[in-house]
This record gives sequence, structure tokens and C-alpha cells, in this order.
Amino acid sequence: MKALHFGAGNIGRGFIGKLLSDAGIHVTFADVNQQVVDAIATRHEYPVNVVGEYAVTETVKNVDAISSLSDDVFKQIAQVDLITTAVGPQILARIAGSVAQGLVQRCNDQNTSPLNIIACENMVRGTSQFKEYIFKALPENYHVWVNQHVGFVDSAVDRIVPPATSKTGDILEVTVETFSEWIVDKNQFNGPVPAIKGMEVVDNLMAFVERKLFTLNTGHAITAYLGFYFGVETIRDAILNDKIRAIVRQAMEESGAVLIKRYNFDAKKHAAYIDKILSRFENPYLHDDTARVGRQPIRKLSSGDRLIKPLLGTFEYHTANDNLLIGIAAALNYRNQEDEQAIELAEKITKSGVEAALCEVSGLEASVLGKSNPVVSRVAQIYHSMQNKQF
Ligand SMILES: NC(=O)C1=CN([C@@H]2O[C@H](COP(=O)(O)OP(=O)(O)OC[C@H]3O[C@@H](n4cnc5c(N)ncnc54)[C@H](O)[C@@H]3O)[C@@H](O)[C@H]2O)C=CC1
Ligand SMILES: O=P(O)(O)OC[C@H]1O[C@](O)(CO)[C@@H](O)[C@@H]1O
Repeated sequence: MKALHFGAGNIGRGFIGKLLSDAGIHVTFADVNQQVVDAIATRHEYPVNVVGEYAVTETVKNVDAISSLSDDVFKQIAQVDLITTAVGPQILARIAGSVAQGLVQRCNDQNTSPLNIIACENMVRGTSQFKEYIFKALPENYHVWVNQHVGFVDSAVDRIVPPATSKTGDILEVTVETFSEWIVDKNQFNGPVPAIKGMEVVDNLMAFVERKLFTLNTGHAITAYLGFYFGVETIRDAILNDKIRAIVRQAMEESGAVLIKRYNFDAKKHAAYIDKILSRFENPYLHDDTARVGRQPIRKLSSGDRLIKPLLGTFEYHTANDNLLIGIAAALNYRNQEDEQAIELAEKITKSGVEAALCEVSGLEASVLGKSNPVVSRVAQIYHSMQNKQF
């Protein structure tokens, strides 16, 4: 079996590419980073340090790489059995045109063997979104053929892989935690579901996507933003701060109360899931900057993402949300001159005020029944106390 994987970054090399290669699938990476492409194409292998409960360095072998900007991509798409991505949500639209062109070539070559495409991004139904971008770029006379021969499979990906500096200066070396979870939607495959060790197949994907995004990512983001407020550089140091930890735990519990009601999760198992996540944030072998985890705060404050979506759930089920509101205020208080969205958010707040900025980025209503939205006012109050260093 052959796979083409877009994005030879941390998750690409450290998780999805490794897992596919370990399963005996020949993986070709496609990336814009020519240095990384050249290194993989020359060596055909790279080291992965797995650190946590145990530590071991494994070598991923028999891999190849091409530039995602070259025509080689179309040839690959015409031939492979699986296409995966880990490029970041904002890049999917950019690579959709190449994928569409590759599918045109596959159809013209009359390759009718099943192909499946799986976007492995921190998104709710990221592959379905990717499919929309691809279909926009695909000539209409190919739509039926692609729908018939290509599966667009949504997934949830969970493994913490921060950028790590290699002691030997190896640009391909990657350091990952021992935990990993890749869950895919059984009902969306074209042809038989490939048996890949480490790829879990479920028929209720949304429950798993929301469980991961609105627990791990919710807690992670709040840890990052409170870490910034308290002047702490790493996720580990932030989660070891008692005040931050208590807020993060309770925010995950508030989000969890919604998930338990929505998906009928077992409350005890969900509490254990939260405990496990807190211990993963503490991993002493990973150096994970709060700036990486808090990156792009406007995306993270959008209506379907890890902070606002759980809050909307607490409205739906009339459950507590005090700590989620602290997390949202901390996101608004986040400042980073190297993060374009952090700069843009701060500018919005300066220009229109924090309430208006929050409503604009999150879609929350500014007023309810003719009065200021109390939730927005409460977030603004916490935000101002943070700005005055009095939180
Ligand atoms: N790092 C992590 O712990 C986790 C990340 N994710 C998600 O995985 C995705 C990737 O994240 P990371 O691996 O951390 O990012 P990364 O920045 O390490 O890797 C992204 C890769 O995509 C490449 N890329 C950018 N534009 C491209 C293009 N047009 N064509 C081909 N390649 C292109 C970059 O050169 C880079 O190698 C994101 O959606 C992230 O939310 C999900 C779970 C864990
Ligand atoms: O990659 P994003 O969506 O910016 O968010 C960072 C998040 O992704 C992860 O890297 C992996 O889930 C988490 O560590 C973190 O919560």
C-alpha cells in the first residue's frame, strides 16, 4: 500500500507518517520546506524519540519526499491508496487545487482502485471541509467520478508533538509523547477499511472529535493563556502552578459536563480522561512553549473551536461555565508580537473595546433581550482584572 502525506512537520513525521510507515505502508511526504524534503529524499529515514512513561528512539524507514509545489504531486495522487494531511487548518485550502489536479489525472489514467483522503488537523470534520475546497477546484465533469472512487474520511488526532531541538542538529529528528490516538470515521471509507495498527475505526466519530478538541485542546489553550498571564514559558510549568491547574481542571470538567450529557459518556471514565490529560501536560521530557499551544488566538476563539463551542454547550444544558469564561478572558488578554492573530486581536480590542472584539471573533451576541449579554460582560470584567494584574 502507498500513501502520500502532506506536511512533513511535527505531526507528519512524529505521528501519522510514522504510524503509516510502521504499518508497512510506503509513505511519500509532500512539503514546501525544501530542506526537509531534500533530507528525507536523500536519507529515506529519520529518528523519532518517544518520551514519557518509557523512552526509546525509533527509526522510521523506507520513506520518501517530494516538493508539494512540484508536478510530482499529481503523479503520486494518481497512484497512491491513501492521502493524509497534517499541514494546519489554514493550509488545506491552499493544497486543495493540487489535490484536485491529481484526482483529474487519476481519473484520466482510469485508476479506479479505492483512494481515501484523511485530513489530520485540529478541526471538527476537517476532511469534509477539505473536500469542499477540493470540489471547488475540481472541474464539474469529474465530480461524479471522484465521489464514486474517493473516500473523504474525517478523523481526530491526538499526540503532543512540540518542535524539539535535536542535540545533533538533525532537522528530521522529532520528539513525541508516548500517548497517541488516531480515530477515523468507519462510514466514510471508499472500499475496504485498511487495517492500520494505531488507526482506530469508529462509527460515532463526532463524539471522539468533540471529546478530544473540547477536553485536551480546551484545557491546553487555557493552560497556555493563563501561563502567559502568570509569566510562565512552558505548558509543564504552567500546569504545575496550583491556581492555573485548578482553573484548567474545572474548565475541562465544565466542558466535560456538556460532553457527558450530549454523548452519554461515562462520568467516571471522563474524569479519568481529564486526569490523564493533566499528566500529559506535565510531561517532563517535552519542552512545549505556551506560545505554540496558544498560537492563533482568533482561530481558537471562533464559534466552533475549543473555547466558545464548549461555552455554547453550557448554555444548551444550563451547566456551569465560570472557568471557561476565565479561559476566554485569558485568551483575549494574550499578547505575542510574533503571532499575527495575537496582534490583530489586540488591535481589535484597542479599536472597539473587549466586548465588541469578543463578539466579532466568537459570534457571541452583544445583547440578549435588549440588555448587554451577561456572559460577554463577565468575560470583559475578568479581562480588565487581568489587564490590571488583579486577577
Ligand atoms: N503538534 C501537535 O502536537 C499536534 C498538531 N495537530 C495538528 O496537526 C497539524 C500540523 O501541526 P504540526 O505538525 O504541529 O505543524 P508543523 O508546523 O510542525 O507542520 C506543518 C507542516 O506543513 C508544511 N506545509 C505548510 N504549507 C504546506 C503546503 N502548502 N504544502 C505542503 N506542506 C506544507 C510545513 O512546511 C510543515 O512542515 C495542525 O492542524 C495541528 O493543529 C494535531 C495534534 C497534535
Ligand atoms: O495546533 P493548534 O490547533 O494550534 O493547537 C495546539 C494544540 O494542538 C496540539 O498540538 C495537539 O493536539 C495540542 O498540543 C494543542 O492543544
